[in-house]
Amino acid sequence: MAPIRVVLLDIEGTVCPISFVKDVLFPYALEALPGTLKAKWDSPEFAPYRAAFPAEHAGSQESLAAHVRDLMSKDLKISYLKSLQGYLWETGYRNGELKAPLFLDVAPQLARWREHGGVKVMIYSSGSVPAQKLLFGHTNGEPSDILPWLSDFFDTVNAGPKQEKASYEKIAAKHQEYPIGEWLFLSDNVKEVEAAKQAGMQSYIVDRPGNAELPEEARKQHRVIKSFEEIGDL
Ligand SMILES: CSCCC(=O)C(=O)COP(=O)(O)O
Ligand SMILES: [Mg+2]
Repeated sequence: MAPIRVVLLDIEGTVCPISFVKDVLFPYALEALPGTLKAKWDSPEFAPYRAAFPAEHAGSQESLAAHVRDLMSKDLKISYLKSLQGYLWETGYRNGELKAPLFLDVAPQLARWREHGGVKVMIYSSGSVPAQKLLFGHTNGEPSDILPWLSDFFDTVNAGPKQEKASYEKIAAKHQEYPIGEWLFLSDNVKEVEAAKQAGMQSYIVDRPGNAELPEEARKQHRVIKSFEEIGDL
């Protein structure tokens, strides 16, 4: 195996619990939605979020809100929804109501990889890049803001769908100084891990408390870790 020089991280179910997204972030967004639509509907600031929605759902506040509720009830990872969610969470992160509960091994291991191994850490999540930056800028650790530790951010807009091999090729192509075999992608999602491996990255499944049970087949075919500490120094 080639040495690992870039660690590419998924977020939900990998660095923070799925319950933070489902039970904290989603309810916050749904609560903030009607007031935000009322206050910002015609504002230039809100225009790109509204314009990104399909026309049949963007005609009125009620129809956009109903569409958002429907998509979120199904946890659909559609780019225009993820982008709006980031916008809705911004106030909560900035006023201290939202803090991302990273698993305890995450920040110390990121610090070690960066300081001792010179390994680059990057993010690839279905959450929008602005939402990723809010999350890592407002964690419940010390320091709370670990954004300076992260070298780049990818989402379904700038990289593509997470279950497609081409998205991982595109990410690696942006940083050609690191051959694709020297990347390690960590995710809770088996199909994402398989796509990354097809592209030539190394990739492990991360099995965290609260994640869906892994099929036995996935355990046979992929390395499964419970904590970043299992990877150790790189
Ligand atoms: C960073 S935004 C919060 C998480 C989120 O909305 C999401 O869809 C995370 O999906 P992931 O690809 O990180 O599992
Ligand atoms: Mg995930």
